[in-house]
Amino acid sequence: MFDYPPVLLKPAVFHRYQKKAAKLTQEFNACANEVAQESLSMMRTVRAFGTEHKELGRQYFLSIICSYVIAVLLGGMSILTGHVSSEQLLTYVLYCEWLIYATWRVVDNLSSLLRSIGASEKVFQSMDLLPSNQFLSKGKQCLVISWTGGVKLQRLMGHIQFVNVSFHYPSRATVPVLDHACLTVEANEVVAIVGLSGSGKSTFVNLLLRLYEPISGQILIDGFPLKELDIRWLREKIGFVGQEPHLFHMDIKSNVMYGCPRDLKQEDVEWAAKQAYAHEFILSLPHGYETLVDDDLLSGGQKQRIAIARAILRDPAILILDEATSALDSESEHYVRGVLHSLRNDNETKRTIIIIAHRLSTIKDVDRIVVIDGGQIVEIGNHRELLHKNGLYARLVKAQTESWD
Ligand SMILES: Nc1ncnc2c1ncn2[C@@H]1O[C@H](COP(=O)(O)OP(=O)(O)OP(=O)(O)O)[C@@H](O)[C@H]1O
Repeated sequence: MFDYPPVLLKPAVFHRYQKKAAKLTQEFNACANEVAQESLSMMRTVRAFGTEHKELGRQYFLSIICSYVIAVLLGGMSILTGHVSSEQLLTYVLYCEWLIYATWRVVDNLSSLLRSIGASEKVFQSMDLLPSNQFLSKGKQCLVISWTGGVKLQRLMGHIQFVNVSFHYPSRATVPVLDHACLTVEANEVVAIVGLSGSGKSTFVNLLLRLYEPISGQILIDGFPLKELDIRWLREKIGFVGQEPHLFHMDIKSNVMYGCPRDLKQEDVEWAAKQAYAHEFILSLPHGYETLVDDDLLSGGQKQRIAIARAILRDPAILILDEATSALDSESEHYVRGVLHSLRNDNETKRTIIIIAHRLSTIKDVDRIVVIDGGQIVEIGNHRELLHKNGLYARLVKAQTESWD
């Protein structure tokens, strides 16, 4: 803090202001933190659903409107004070529009150009192949090399492998988060990842969504290195419900349809909402599916169920629920267990599911439970096997059961 300036203020007054300043700084920091968390959650949703382009378009539209409003306000004041004529203001606004549009096109084309340069190596490789080789055959899979150079599989089965994966976050290079982690998840298997807070559970998901690259080791999807797959295509095949699902300021229907690449009808949206046990409460809202989502409209559990409906609607080969049940009340948790159960047992909707849950009661019935401690996998097995082993999982279950009693 500042030193006491003897001439300007009395000590008591100075200390009162000093305290106020400290309090204001604290409040500002808390507010900035909240905004940062919210933006992070939104960015994660946008990246996981591959809708960066659409969001950029919306921001572009917003910035044009803002600049019009500012130009008209300032220009109007200048006309009133006689600094400019109305013709000059009109010309200025038209030039501004032209300039913003031209800048946007340049930036947009530049980013496409940079992406193309990055991908050109693989494009040239694929140009060297004979036409029939561009549909490579590996095992029973048929591959297509997309224009960005990434590989698209004909069908994603949902087999996941982490081979000796080590990782630390770029901002904390000295703190290892995953240490030579090895894990295989079979196609259509339901696997839960559990562990103490900060043990590295969400990091597995971040790496699987390719939000970060491993420092060493490899992640394979259906036997193909993750970094060789077309990431946009892959994210379309992965349904993701994050810790704090982000809902956009638009109606419920658009929120459920968000990022879904195929054409959808109202029946499809309702089907997904029913699967996620969200249909009933949506109908009870003032305008049903057309109700606009704002901050106070929905509880944490209701937001989760809309996010689950959004994920199910994409019919993903891999469904990731990151602590999807942590914000749910017991009743909603019961519904989500029902969703998991039906997705798992219905041959039509079977898929690989990875669930990270703090409430261990939710994941009792999954095929396998992976226990992580300090970035290392310390136990793998089903609920009964792990209880019998009497290790970390058994201790976590015991601690939770005691706290529920
Ligand atoms: N973006 C980030 N930058 C730097 N460090 C991070 C970041 N995200 C997580 N960490 C750190 O990495 C470690 C593992 O975090 P992770 O979120 O994977 O744990 P977790 O088991 O999912 O925790 P929780 O159950 O509390 O969500 C923690 O020490 C955490 O502080």
